Amino acid sequence: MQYLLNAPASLYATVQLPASKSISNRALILHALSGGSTRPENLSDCNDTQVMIRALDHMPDVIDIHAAGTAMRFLTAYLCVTPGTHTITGTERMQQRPIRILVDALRTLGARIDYAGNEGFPPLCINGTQLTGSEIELAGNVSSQYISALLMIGAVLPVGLKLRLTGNIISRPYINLTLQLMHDFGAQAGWTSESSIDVTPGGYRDTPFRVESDWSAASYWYQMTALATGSPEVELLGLFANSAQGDSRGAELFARLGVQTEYIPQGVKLRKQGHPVVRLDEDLVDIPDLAQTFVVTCCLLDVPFRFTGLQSLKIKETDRICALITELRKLGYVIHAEQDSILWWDGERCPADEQPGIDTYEDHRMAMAFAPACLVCPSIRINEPQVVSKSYPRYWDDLQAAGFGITAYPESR
Ligand SMILES: O=C(O)C1=C[C@@H](OP(=O)(O)O)[C@@H](O)[C@H](O)C1
Ligand SMILES: C=C(OP(=O)(O)O)C(=O)O
Repeated sequence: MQYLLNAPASLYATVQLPASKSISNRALILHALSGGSTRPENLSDCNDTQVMIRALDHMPDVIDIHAAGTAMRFLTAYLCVTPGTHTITGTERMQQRPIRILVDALRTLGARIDYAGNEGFPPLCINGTQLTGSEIELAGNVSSQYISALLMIGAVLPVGLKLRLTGNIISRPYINLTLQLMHDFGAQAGWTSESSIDVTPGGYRDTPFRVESDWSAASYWYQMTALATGSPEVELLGLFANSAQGDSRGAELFARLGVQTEYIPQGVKLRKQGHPVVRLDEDLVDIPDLAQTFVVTCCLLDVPFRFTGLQSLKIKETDRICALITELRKLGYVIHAEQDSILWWDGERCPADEQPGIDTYEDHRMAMAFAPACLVCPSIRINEPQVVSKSYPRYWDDLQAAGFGITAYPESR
C-alpha cells in the first residue's frame, strides 16, 4: 500500500497522543513480577505493547514478539526467572538484531538459554530457573535494553544485582526510565558510579500506575509545527513537563528550530516563535529515536547539521543511517555518514524525484518522520504506511483529523 499526502493550508490540531510503549512495556513486566492484580492504566495500543500483553497473559510455548525490541529483550530476562520452557522469536529483522550481550549476562547469572537459530540472535529457547549469580559486567555501548532487562529482574533475585557497564553508555535516559519505574513499583536501585548500578533484593509491590503519552510520538508534531507555514498551533495531550522519558529533550532542541513549548495542565501547546538556528550540531546518543525526526526536519528547514552518537541506528528496525541517506536523496538532499555513528549535511542538494515515494523498510519512524515533509514537498508518497502500528497506530487518523489529505493506493508505485 502507498499513501499520497497533502498538507493542510494551516495547521491547528489537538492530538491525543498514544501512550509511551517504553513505559507500557516496563510497567507490564514490573506488574507481572509484582504478582499483583492492579493492571497499569492507559497502556499503549501499539503493536509492540500488544505483543507484550499477549505474551504475559497467555505465556504460549512459542512467544512471537514481532518487531518489538523492548519485548524481546525484557521478556528474555523475564522468562529466565519464570517457571516453564518457552521459545521467543520475532520478525526476520528481529532475528538479525543482536542479543548475545544479554544472553551472556543472563548465563553468567545461571540462566538456561539456548539459541534456536543463529548464535547471538533470536530465536531463543529459555528454561526458567532460580538464578544464583548477582554480579555481572556487560557492554553498555550496544543497547540499553539489555541493561533495563537485567535491572528489572534484579529486584527479584535472592541477593539483588550489581551491574558494571563497560564502554560509552548509550541511551542512558532509558536506563534511568527503568530505574524510575522500578522505584515506582517499590524497588530500590540506583547508580553507584558513572557506570555501576546496584539493585537491592525485595521484589515489587502491586501498584496503581498510569502510563504517560509518548514523547517520541510527540516529535512528529513538533516537526509539523516547525515546517508548517503561517501560525500553526498544536496541542499534544497527556505529556508531563517533568517527564522521565529521555525524548522529552526534543522540546529543547525544537526550541532551537523555532518551536516554542508551553506546558499546559493537559499536556503541551506548540507554536512557532523566532527563527531556526543557522546550523545544528548535537550529540544524539541519549535520544536515538529522534534522529530521523531531526535529520529530516533540518534538511527541510535548510539547517545544516552534524549529529553524533548515532552508533545504535544500524541495529534498529532497519539500518536507519542507510535508510535516511537513500530516502532524503529522493527529496533532493545529499547527507553523509561517518564511522557508522555520525550524520552530517552541509546544504548539498541533488535533483529531487518528481513524485517521491518514500520507502519505510518496516520502520515506523521512517514513515512518521517523512510524512511531515508534505508540508514542504508536494506529492510525497509514503510506502507501506501501516508500519506506524509499531508505536503509533492512529498516526494517519490523527493527521487526517488535523486536515492532512491522505489518498491510499493499493500498490507501491
Ligand atoms: O528501553 C527502551 O524503551 C528503548 C531503548 C532504546 O533502544 P537502545 O537502548 O537499543 O538504543 C530506544 O531506541 C528504543 O526505542 C526504546
Ligand atoms: C528502536 C525502536 O524500538 P525497539 O528497539 O524497541 O524495537 C524504536 O521504537 O525506534
